[in-house]
Amino acid sequence: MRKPKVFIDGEAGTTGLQIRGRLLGRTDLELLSIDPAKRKDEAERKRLLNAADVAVLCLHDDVAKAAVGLVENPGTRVLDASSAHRVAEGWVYGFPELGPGQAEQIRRARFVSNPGCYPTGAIGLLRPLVDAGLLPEAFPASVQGTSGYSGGGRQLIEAMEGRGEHRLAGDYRAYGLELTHKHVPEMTRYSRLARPPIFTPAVGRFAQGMLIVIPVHLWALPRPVTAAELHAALAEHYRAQRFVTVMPLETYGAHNPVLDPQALNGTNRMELFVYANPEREQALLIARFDNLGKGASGAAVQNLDLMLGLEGAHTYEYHGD
Ligand SMILES: NC(=O)C1=CN([C@@H]2O[C@H](COP(=O)(O)OP(=O)(O)OC[C@H]3O[C@@H](n4cnc5c(N)ncnc54)[C@H](OP(=O)(O)O)[C@@H]3O)[C@@H](O)[C@H]2O)C=CC1
Ligand SMILES: CC(=O)N[C@@H](CCC(=O)OP(=O)(O)O)C(=O)O
Repeated sequence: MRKPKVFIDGEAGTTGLQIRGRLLGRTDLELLSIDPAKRKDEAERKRLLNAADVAVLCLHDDVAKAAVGLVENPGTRVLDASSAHRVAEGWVYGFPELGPGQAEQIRRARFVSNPGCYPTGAIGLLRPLVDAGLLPEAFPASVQGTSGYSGGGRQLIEAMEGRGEHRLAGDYRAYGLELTHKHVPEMTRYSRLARPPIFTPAVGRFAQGMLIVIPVHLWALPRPVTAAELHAALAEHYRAQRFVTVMPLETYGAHNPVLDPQALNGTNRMELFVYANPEREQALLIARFDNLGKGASGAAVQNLDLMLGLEGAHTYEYHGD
C-alpha cells in the first residue's frame, strides 16, 4: 500500500525538529526531507510542498502564509503550526478535543491550523464550561500563562542559553502587557467568549513546560455555581479523551499543592486542575502541559494522524531525534 508523504517545511526549527523527532521510526508514512543546504530555497520547498499528501508548516506567520501560496497540487493538504490561519476562513481549528465533531472535521479538512500553546490550555479549560452554561459567554476571563522559553523559538532559545553579552538578563519576564498578544483572537473565538480575555503571558528560564491559570470569582457569576460543578463538567467533557486528564478536585485546606510546569515535558498530555476555596467562593482553573508537546508538536502529529487516518496507538511522545 502507498504510504502517505509528509513534508515538514521548517523542519530545522524548534517545532519542526520536535515533529520530526516524533515521526522518526514511523513506518506508516514517508517523511520527505529537504536538503539542509536548500531549506530556504523557494523552488525546492515548492517542489516538496506539492509532492506531499500533508505539508506541515513550522514557519513564522509571514513565511507560512507565503508557503500556502506555493501549494498548487489540489491533493496536498496543509497543517499550519503558525498563528497565521487560526481564525481564518476555510481553516479547521486543530484541537480535536474542542467538542463533538471536531476530530471528524480535522479528518476531512484540507487546511488545518494547529492551536497556539497558550490557547490550548485556555480553550481547554473555558470552552466546556461555557458550553455547559456554567460560565456565561460574557464571562470576563483573565488568562495567566507561564511558558518555558522554547515557546519563543530559536531566537529566544539562543537569547536564554547564550553567553556573555548575548545572554538575556533575568530569569523571568512578564510580557504581552500591551494586551494585544496574537493568541487572544483564537482564545476568544474557540472559548466562545463574547469579549477577549485579559491575557498575561510570562516566560521563565526553563526550556519547556507551561501552566495556564484562570481565576473564577464564583460569587460574581450570574447564577450560583460551585467549583465541584465546574470540575464535574470538565471531567464529563474529557471522559473519553486520551490526552487530556481532569485531575481530582482540590479543596482549600486539604494540603498545600504546588504545580511544576515541566512535569509533562516530552508528552502530548494535558492535565486540568480545579482548585477551590468554598468559604471565599473562589476557584482556580489550571492547565499543565508541554508547550512543545500538546502545545505544538505533539498536537501537530495528533492532527496529522487524524488527517491521514493513521490514529491508533501512537502516544506522540518525544524521544529525541
Ligand atoms: N515554539 C513553540 O512552542 C511554538 C511555536 N509555534 C509556531 O510554530 C512556528 C515555528 O516556530 P518555531 O519552530 O518556534 O520557530 P523557529 O524560529 O525555531 O523555527 C522556524 C524555522 O523556520 C526557518 N525559516 C525561516 N525562514 C524560512 C524560509 N523562508 N523558508 C524555510 N524556512 C525558513 C527558520 O530558519 P532560521 O532559524 O535559519 O531563520 C527556522 O528553522 C511559528 O509560527 C510559531 O509561532 C506554535 C506553537 C508553539
Ligand atoms: C514564550 C513565547 O514567546 N511564546 C510565544 C508563543 C508560542 C506559540 O504558541 O507560538 P504561536 O504563536 O505560533 O502559537 C509568544 O508569546 O509569542
